Amino acid sequence: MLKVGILGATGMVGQRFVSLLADHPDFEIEVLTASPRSAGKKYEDAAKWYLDIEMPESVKDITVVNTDPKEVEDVDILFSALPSNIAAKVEPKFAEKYIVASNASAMRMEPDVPLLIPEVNPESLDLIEIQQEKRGWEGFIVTNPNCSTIALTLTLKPIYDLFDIKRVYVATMQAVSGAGYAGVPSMAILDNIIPFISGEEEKIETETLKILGTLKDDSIEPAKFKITASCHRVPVLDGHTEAVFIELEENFDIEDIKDAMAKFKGLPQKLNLPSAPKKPIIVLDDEDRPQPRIDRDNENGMAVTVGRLRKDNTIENSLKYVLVGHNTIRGAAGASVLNAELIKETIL
Ligand SMILES: NC(=O)C1=CN([C@@H]2O[C@H](COP(=O)(O)OP(=O)(O)OC[C@H]3O[C@@H](n4cnc5c(N)ncnc54)[C@H](OP(=O)(O)O)[C@@H]3O)[C@@H](O)[C@H]2O)C=CC1
Ligand SMILES: N[C@@H](CC(=O)OP(=O)(O)O)C(=O)O
Repeated sequence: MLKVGILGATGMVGQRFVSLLADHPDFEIEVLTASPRSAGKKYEDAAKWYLDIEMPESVKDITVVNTDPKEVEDVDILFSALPSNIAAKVEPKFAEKYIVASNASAMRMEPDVPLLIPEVNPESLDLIEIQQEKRGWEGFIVTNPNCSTIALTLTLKPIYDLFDIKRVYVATMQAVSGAGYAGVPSMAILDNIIPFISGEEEKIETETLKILGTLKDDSIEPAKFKITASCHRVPVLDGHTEAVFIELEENFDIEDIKDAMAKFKGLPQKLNLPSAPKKPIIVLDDEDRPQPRIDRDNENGMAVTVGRLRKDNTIENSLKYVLVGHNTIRGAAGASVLNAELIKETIL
């Protein structure tokens, strides 16, 4: 068993980490950190529990500490669910000594930091040695992508393996949990759609190309296709939906793409990692699926569900589909846990 801590354990993503790690076969929760508002309290008193599954008994009596390397010791891996501005300051300090598996956006686009989806770009872990050498750290930081980016890129990978992509257009319909508990007021979102999520479009447009890029010397050369995103907040609790439009460089058979998506597997499936979904991409034929309420929990929230996959006969060499991914599991805490499982299996 490896000893782990959760940074920002009282927040929405922190609670997902707690629930995924409490009964994990390889990881044991030792440390929970939060802001000075929560430090010194028992976890059950510090965290206003948001999830619809019970708070695990094993964490209730753990005393929350400040998110400060001086207050953390004797752990192997730290999972970070900190706000990005705090993560930018403290994650590098923790990485001097510890492995940090971060869900925050602060370090994702640093050239020497892996932006990892284990099924898509496990080779990005080669950056760790470069990172440690350059920064003089004993530990290191590995990040998972933005929630919308993870779901999109998982579905692009089997297509990109077969064909040259020319352009991707994506319109997202994102759940309110992505903005945190107090992120969107109920008066703003009920009976409504908000057509703006700060920074989200830029993250999708840059992170996707880094993930599908190529490791050259000591950094990643981004993939070369064009990608443009439009992001929208919708009154759904969990589960981001995305309408994806892809133009390829050549003609294709839609059945080949469907087959490649449905059969897609990566290293986590080969290694049988504890959180790996058996099928990372589930392809449905029903004309009215996927739907967030029905499909977000597929494979314990770790699979992306694709439907309405069809050729787009209005534009040459084009296809379109709709996907649903669980934003706080596959898109956040579950993604970091899978990253750490891969690190344990291949590096430690
Ligand atoms: N990839 C993805 O899809 C998603 C990513 N995220 C990202 O995950 C991170 C966490 O989001 P979320 O859980 O919604 O945020 P919350 O606001 O719910 O939680 C933030 C956590 O950080 C702690 N914290 C806040 N301020 C400080 C501080 N000054 N010093 C130390 N700790 C602090 C809070 O502690 P306290 O309770 O004491 O205030 C809490 O534990 C963010 O970076 C967010 O962008 C979020 C959702 C989805
Ligand atoms: N912006 C995402 C959640 C999020 O916090 O993303 P990121 O991890 O890239 O900051 C959403 O609103 O649904």
